[in-house]
Amino acid sequence: MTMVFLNKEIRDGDNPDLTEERKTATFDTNKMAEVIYGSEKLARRRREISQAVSLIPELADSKPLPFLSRNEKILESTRKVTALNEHLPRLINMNDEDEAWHIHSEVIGFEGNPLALHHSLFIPPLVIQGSDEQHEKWLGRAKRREIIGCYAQTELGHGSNIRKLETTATYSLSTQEFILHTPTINALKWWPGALGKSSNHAVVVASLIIKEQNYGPHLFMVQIRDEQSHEPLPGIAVGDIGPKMAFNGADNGFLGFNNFRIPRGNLLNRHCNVEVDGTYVRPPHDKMNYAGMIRVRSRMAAEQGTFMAQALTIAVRYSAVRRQGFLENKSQEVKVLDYQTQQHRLFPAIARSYAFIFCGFETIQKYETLQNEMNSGNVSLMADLHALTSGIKSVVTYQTGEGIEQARMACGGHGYSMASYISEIYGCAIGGCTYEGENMVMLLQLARYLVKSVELAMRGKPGDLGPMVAYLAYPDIKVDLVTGPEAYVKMFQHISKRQSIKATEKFHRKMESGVSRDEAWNQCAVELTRASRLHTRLYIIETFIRRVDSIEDLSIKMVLTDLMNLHLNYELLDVASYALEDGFMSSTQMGFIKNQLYSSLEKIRPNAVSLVDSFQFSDLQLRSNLLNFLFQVLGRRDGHVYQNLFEWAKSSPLNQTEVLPSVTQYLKPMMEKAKL
Ligand SMILES: CCCCCCCC/C=C\CCCCCCCCCCCCCC(=O)SCCNC(=O)CCNC(=O)[C@H](O)C(C)(C)COP(=O)(O)OP(=O)(O)OC[C@H]1O[C@@H](n2cnc3c(N)ncnc32)[C@H](O)[C@@H]1OP(=O)(O)O
Ligand SMILES: Cc1cc2nc3c(=O)[nH]c(=O)nc-3n(C[C@H](O)[C@H](O)[C@H](O)COP(=O)(O)OP(=O)(O)OC[C@H]3O[C@@H](n4cnc5c(N)ncnc54)[C@H](O)[C@@H]3O)c2cc1C
Repeated sequence: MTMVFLNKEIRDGDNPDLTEERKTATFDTNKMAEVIYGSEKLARRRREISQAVSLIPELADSKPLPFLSRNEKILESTRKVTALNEHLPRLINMNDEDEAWHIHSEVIGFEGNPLALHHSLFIPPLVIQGSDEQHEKWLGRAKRREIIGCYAQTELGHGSNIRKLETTATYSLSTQEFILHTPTINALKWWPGALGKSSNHAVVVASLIIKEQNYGPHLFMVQIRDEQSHEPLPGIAVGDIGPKMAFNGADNGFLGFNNFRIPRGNLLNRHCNVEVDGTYVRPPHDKMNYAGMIRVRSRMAAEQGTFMAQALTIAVRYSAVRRQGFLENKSQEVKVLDYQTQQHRLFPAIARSYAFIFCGFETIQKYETLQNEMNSGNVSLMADLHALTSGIKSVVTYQTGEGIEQARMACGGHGYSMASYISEIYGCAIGGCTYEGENMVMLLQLARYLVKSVELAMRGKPGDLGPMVAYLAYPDIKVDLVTGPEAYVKMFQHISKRQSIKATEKFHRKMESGVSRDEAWNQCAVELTRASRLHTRLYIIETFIRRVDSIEDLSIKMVLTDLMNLHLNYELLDVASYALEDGFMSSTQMGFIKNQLYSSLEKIRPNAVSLVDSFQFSDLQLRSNLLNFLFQVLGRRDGHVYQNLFEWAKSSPLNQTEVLPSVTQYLKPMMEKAKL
């Protein structure tokens, strides 16, 4: 029987400890889901899609994934994604990217699949950089999945510094073709997802050479495998790069060209071109060819916030059913979620998940505005969004890694088991610190922007500062934190501004002392990355406040205000030394922040389970129902952890036989020998 209490689903048969948690919530989880996912429609569609998927057996895992070999994982992810392909048009609106992401996450999980990059990195650059004619030629085929593609930019020797990519595309005037070539081993493309064994096309990034002049990285559509036999085309060497920390259901690959020819029309030429006679037509922005990377980075805050939310759903539910130790009542052990240390481990991370998702929606919208502007030839927004997304991708990936690792440790020993599945989520999320621009490199990109902005402010031109950095010119007026969120923002602005100015001044002093610009930059790099992190954290705080301000439902607004206050106090405490250093914050204020933080933990405690329930991850999505061969045991919605952990252990392939060959071949002879 199911009883609906404030629209929170209370089910008979669930672990009573979890049921009790769901009853204490002060808000409606369906309403919260609408806030998280931005609309009633999307939140509802997600539930409908999850429900529909759960009724199609072939979309479920056929075996517990952690027990599979790499080949089996790739076979399984490919089976599921192709089975899904058959059902997609019936289950989702094919033009709705959010629905598509949701259903793929339900069916595929975290381990990657041969079509993930097709949709996130092959089709988008084709859309952004391809002309109408090129869309006509490839886009429909790609969308129908007649061809499978990937994005091949990184090389064995270069990833961060794309200006130094060694793969060349030399224009041949006589044949009007580009000749793709890999001059050295270092120039092999290395890492692209789905390249190794699955793709038959790639968007390849290569240095464009015309009449011996290098025009830098450009994007080319390249067919790499025969469409019938799937064999590599002559002149192409391609394969898998081996097992990785995660994403082992995907085939990240290498790719080399031996003077491989493609037609002139394969340069993606919406914004730039090479004419028949070799004349180069410049794009409207120098870095136009990097626009696809801004797109991916703009989506990372929401994506990473979701990864962290998944790990936290597991850890918080488990913490509500795990009883160990005593507080006042010595007749019953307490839920570990009642320990302040456990709350301090998990609740700030819940707040960050919400913050990242809210911030993510804003950056996705900003990217959409940029894309529309770019289509009409206006590239003026590119620099700002490049700087912003460079910082956001770096901060959220790092903090998501921290949050997921805390979630794992919060589950004690069982967190270390693959039965928690948290290590797989961690491996998947933490890749984000590296892919789409290594974090330090991207923080230094934002730092360039901050230094230029500080220089403008110093030159007395605050009017030239964009809205994102206007605070760099604000006067320092002390604030009273008791007055609320705005005061926290002002305190953070002071901290961020001061660090940006300090780093810029240090950089200037180095140069004045005769050190070259590049060397001076390097000698200030740690301080510069600190400035970038602070600026980004301030931005995330501001988006959180904006989102909470916009909410009308009172019960939702109240609990989100608690979460936001926790976030404000946690973030400020974390960077307080910057403000204590110059006396902008007093030790009394520091004490106030700590007390506010502890009181926020107490306020959130009764809503903790419902705050993670509100993400509405299905058991399928979290891989947490052993009956369907799913296996993540700790975060099951029904909370029945222990009996399912035992089932999990019993299902281990090692337990399918009592005596293993390792014993008969090695241990037994050793023991026998010892007896002699
Ligand atoms: C039916 C639909 C189905 C949908 C199916 C969905 C499937 C979903 C399935 C499952 C869900 C599971 C979820 C799984 C999610 C995880 C997926 C994993 C995906 C992994 C993808 C990874 C992809 C990659 O990594 S691709 C490679 C990325 N590489 C990089 O990012 C390289 C980083 N380097 C650079 O970007 C550049 O080198 C640089 C920016 C660091 C430097 O470039 P440069 O040298 O050319 O420039 P300068 O430093 O000299 O700067 C000069 C100047 O330019 C400005 N600049 C630089 N970049 C930009 C820019 N992009 N835009 C604007 N301006 C830019 C810079 O600021 C400088 O300006 P100044 O004014 O200061 O001069
Ligand atoms: C899971 C995963 C999926 C990927 N998928 C794809 C894909 O689909 N397509 C694709 O093309 N690529 C892909 N990549 C590659 C990825 O984009 C690169 O690995 C990434 O851009 C980092 O570049 P790198 O490996 O050259 O690191 P490096 O630049 O060699 O970094 C090594 C160290 O050097 C430091 N460093 C480098 N330059 C600087 C600098 N200027 N200043 C200060 N420090 C510096 C870095 O901070 C880092 O600590 C993927 C990578 C991963 C992990």
